[in-house]
Amino acid sequence: MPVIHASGLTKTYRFHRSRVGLGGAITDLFRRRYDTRVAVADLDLRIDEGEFVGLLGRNGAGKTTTLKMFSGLLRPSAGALDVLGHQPSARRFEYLRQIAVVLGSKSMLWWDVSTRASLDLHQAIYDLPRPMYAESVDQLAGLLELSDVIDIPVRQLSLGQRMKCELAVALVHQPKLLFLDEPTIGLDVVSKAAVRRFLAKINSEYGITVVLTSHDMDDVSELCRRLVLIDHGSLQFDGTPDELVRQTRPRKRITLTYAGPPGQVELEVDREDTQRVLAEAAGRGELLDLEVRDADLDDVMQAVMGA
Ligand SMILES: Nc1ncnc2c1ncn2[C@@H]1O[C@H](COP(=O)(O)OP(=O)(O)OP(=O)(O)O)[C@@H](O)[C@H]1O
Repeated sequence: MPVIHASGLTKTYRFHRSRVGLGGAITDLFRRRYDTRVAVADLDLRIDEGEFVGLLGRNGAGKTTTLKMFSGLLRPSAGALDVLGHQPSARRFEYLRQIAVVLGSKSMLWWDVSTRASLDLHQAIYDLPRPMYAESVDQLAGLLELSDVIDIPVRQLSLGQRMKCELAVALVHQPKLLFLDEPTIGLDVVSKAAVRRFLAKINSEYGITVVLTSHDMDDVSELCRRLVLIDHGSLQFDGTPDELVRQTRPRKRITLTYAGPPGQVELEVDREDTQRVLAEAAGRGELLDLEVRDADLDDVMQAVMGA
C-alpha cells in the first residue's frame, strides 16, 4: 500500500505582476495585473512505506511546492493526491497527526522559551497521553543527545543544536511520515553528521518514511535509497542513486600520475575501454599513482543542473 500516491499532480501559482515606476505602482492600486506560473506539472509518483526518498532538482524546480502539497500546506491546482489514505489539503487532524514537516529555513520553535516548553505545547496540541509523551521525549533526547540543551531558551542555542531540537519537536507525536526541506542547511560538518545519523536511524529502526529535499549531495548519497529528480515541475528521473549516476555519467574517470612529463593526466573513458586504456597508459612511462573512479552524485548533479 503506497504511503503517497500522486497522479497528474499540478500546482499553478497566480501572482501579482507589478508595473514599473511610480505611475505603475499607482495604477496597480486600482487595476492589478496577474500572471501564472506552473510550479509542478502532471507529476505521477508513488512512495511506499519505509522508503527514504530524495526529491532533487535545481532552484525553482518545484521541490518545495511538491512537499507543501504532500503535507497539506498547499492545495493542488489539478490531479489526485492521496497521502496515508487522506487528501492532505483537507488538513484533517487524523492526517496531520501522522505526519511531520521540518523546514531547514523556518523554525517551529519558540525563541524565548526552552525546547521542553515547545514539546509540552505539542503534547497539548496532539493530545498525547502522558506516558507516551514521556517515552517519546526520553527516546528523542537520547537519540539526539539533547540533555544539555533541552531546557535552555532556543535563542541561546547554536544552529546545530537548534536543528536537533526542531527534529525532536517535529517527531514527538510519533508520526509515520516525515517531510524534510533542506534539514542540514547552514550546519557545520559535525552537526550535519549527527542529523544524518539520526535520520538514518528513525528510518531504518523506527520505520518512518522520509521524503527529503536537499542541495547537499552528502545528505542525499548517505541517506536516500531512491531519488526523484524534477525539473520545471516535471519528473525527469526516478530510481536509485547508482542508476542516476550510470545513466547520467556512464564513463569512468582515470587519473594517472607519471614520474616524468606530462605529470598528472585525467581521462574519461567508456567502461569497456578501461582495461585497454590502463594497459596503454602503463606502457607510456613510469607511473607513480593511478586512480580509477565512477562519477559521484556531485558530478552527476552538476551535469544535471548545468543541462
Ligand atoms: N507563492 C508563490 N507565488 C508564485 N510563484 C511561486 C510561489 N512559490 C514558488 N513559486 C515559483 O514556483 C516555482 C517552483 O518553486 P519551488 O519553491 O517549489 O522550487 P524549489 O525546487 O523548491 O526551489 P529551491 O531549490 O530554490 O528551494 C519557482 O519558479 C518559483 O518562483
